[in-house]
Amino acid sequence: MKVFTAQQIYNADKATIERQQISSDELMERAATQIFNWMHLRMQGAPVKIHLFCGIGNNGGDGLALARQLWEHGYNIAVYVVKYSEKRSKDFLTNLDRLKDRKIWPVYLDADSELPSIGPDDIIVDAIFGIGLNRTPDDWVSQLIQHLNKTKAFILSVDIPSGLFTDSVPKDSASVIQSNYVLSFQVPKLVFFLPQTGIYVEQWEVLDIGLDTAYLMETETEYELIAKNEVLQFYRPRTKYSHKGTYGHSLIIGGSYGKIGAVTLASKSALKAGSGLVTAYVPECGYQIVQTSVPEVMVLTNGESLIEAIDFEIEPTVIGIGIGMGTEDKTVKALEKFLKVNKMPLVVDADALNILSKNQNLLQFLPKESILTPHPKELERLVGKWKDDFEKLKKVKEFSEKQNVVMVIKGAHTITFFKGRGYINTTGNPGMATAGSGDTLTGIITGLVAQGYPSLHAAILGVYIHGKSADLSIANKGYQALTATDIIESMGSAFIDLFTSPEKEAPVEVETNEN
Ligand SMILES: NC(=O)C1=CN([C@@H]2O[C@H](COP(=O)(O)OP(=O)(O)OC[C@H]3O[C@@H](n4cnc5c(N)ncnc54)[C@H](OP(=O)(O)O)[C@@H]3O)[C@@H](O)[C@H]2O)[C@@H](O)CC1
Ligand SMILES: [K+]
Repeated sequence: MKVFTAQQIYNADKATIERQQISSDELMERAATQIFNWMHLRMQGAPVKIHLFCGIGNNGGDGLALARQLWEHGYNIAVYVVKYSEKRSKDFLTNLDRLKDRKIWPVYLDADSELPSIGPDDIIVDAIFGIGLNRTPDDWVSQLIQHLNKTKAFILSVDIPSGLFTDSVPKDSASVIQSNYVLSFQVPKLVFFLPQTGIYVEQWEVLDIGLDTAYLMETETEYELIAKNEVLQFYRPRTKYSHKGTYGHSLIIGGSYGKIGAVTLASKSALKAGSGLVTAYVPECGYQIVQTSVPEVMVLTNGESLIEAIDFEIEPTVIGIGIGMGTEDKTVKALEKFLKVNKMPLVVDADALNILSKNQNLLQFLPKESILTPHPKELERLVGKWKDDFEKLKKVKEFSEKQNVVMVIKGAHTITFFKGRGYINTTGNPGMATAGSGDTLTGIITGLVAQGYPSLHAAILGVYIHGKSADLSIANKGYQALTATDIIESMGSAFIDLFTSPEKEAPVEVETNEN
């Protein structure tokens, strides 16, 4: 699913009005009707008090049109107009008149108004600001927002939590609605998925308001949301007359004394992702460990307790490198020498990333379209500090384009970057913030490249399967007890799930963790 910018949404709005020959008021009515249907289906006429807080623009207009529909169906409503500006949008005014025609009199709120009282079991509809927010709300509006956040009432936001910008991080976190549920028109917004802004969105769902399909299909977006339908488009089925050679040979290089487990996890993951053959390249202290714990994996060794040289005679299809490898001088030199001669595609993680960060002259030796999988600290070492999530995205994008590599930015919503586009993952959960989770991902991606997936597809599918495996595991493990081994064990179910259960239209829960 594409993620549009606010400007693109306004353009879609315009294209829809022109091509479908409808008025903007009709489009607003469609939007309000979708929200009404959503609420009515769940509430079935329940006499719960619904407080609708409406701004003076089109987001507020949506709120007023919704209020009218709720009223017409006998719901118990209270309407407030938050007068944060002297301007009024045309469609807001039309809908205000329609309320007055029905003798529904909103309460007008300004800087001098008392804060309305709201019961713990009431519902708040948040239609104060939409995607038109372009500056921090005034103090009194911010106080109103804080007041609403403090109530125990369920907050349903129209389109986007009020106070949340579409393209920047809020300067004042107190002036953003902490939404329980966001009903977003047609497309989700990028800010739902970033650590600093996703925290305002507990759950979200997209409502189809029939925006012009041609515009939506033709318009290129910088970001795309990755769910089952997206990964199925490039999934490569196995063929009957294939053999293990068809599915490539993954070489996993890493490990040091006390950190052989990382290689074990990655090797096993590569195997479970479908790699035909897997070889682990570890220091001698890891020989028996890997051989015993994953009998399917072959082992090559170098050095006693750490890797001192990277030199082998096999011909792998792809190399996953860096996990548990350490950053001792001898290993740094080994990596440097190896990078200067290597031509194989690489999946670079952990200590290999740390070594690259300290020796940025080595970046030039990364084969093009290599995949880098940094966690936030490793990323910071690689691209430098950022002031907020948006600057982080910009830096990653520039880095990925300059080095011609695929960047996998791990987080609650892992984002994969390549050639100027970001692919936002939707699987995974906070249980994944556990030791070895990253090693597992490196193994999965390596195993997919081995099978012939292009780098970008291997990264996107790998991240999806990694998260899906964890999602399937938590049913009987819970968040706390989930381990990397559980993730690996559920990989089979995650692949099967691609084909057994159709993609749900259900809401996607947005969680925040950095693993
Ligand atoms: N295509 C779609 O998806 C459809 C979208 N629809 C709905 O329209 C919504 C967007 O509506 P919108 O453009 O009228 O903007 P909205 O957010 O209501 O703000 C109103 C105005 O407030 C102002 N302003 C900004 N910040 C401010 C501040 N801090 N303090 C004070 N004032 C501030 C600013 O005006 P300014 O003062 O800058 O001139 C702004 O224009 C969208 O979210 C969705 O709900 C549907 O109706 C149908 C189809
Ligand atoms: K809103």
